[in-house]
Amino acid sequence: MSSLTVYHQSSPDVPNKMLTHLEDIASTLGAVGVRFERWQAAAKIQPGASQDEVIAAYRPQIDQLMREQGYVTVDVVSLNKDHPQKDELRAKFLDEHQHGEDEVRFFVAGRGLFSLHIDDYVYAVLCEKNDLISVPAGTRHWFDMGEFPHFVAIRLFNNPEGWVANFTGDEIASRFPRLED
Ligand SMILES: CSCCC(=O)/C(O)=C/O
Ligand SMILES: [Fe+2]
Ligand code: NI
Repeated sequence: MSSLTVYHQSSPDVPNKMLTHLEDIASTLGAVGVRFERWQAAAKIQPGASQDEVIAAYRPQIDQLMREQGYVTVDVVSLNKDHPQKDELRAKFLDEHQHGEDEVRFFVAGRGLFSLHIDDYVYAVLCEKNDLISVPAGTRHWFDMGEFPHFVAIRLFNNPEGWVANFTGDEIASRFPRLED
């Protein structure tokens, strides 16, 4: 079940609120400029599936997002627990960073935990299959796929160079809960 847990940045052990209803999650995130929607990921895709297979299965949804929002490139992160570089890939996203463009992710299988550091709060968003999240450019955040990753996310970019992360150097992420396996 997708969820949103909100913490004050100084209290990683004591959440201020935890939400599981889509409308509550979407409105709380919407109030801080983050788009969160439930789409239909109807095609059966297994974590570990190839990029070409995922893009072909979700071409209509990808085209809709590209048309509506002007995204120019797309790629896929598709991982399962047997991936030989799973630890390195997990580590790549675990520290707080920002991007110069919106972070748009459509989960078509499995799950992952985005933590967004906005003003004095941390919004921990457990994204699952069917969830579309768009985090505005410049938002401080990190992402945990867990020790045993199991997800497929389609990533859309408005920068032709694709994914560029600027790490903030803040160790805040190490104080907050990680994805529970
Ligand atoms: C959910 S896709 C992999 C994570 C990612 O692309 C990112 O930028 C995390 O912050
Ligand atoms: Fe990111
Ligand atoms: Ni699964």
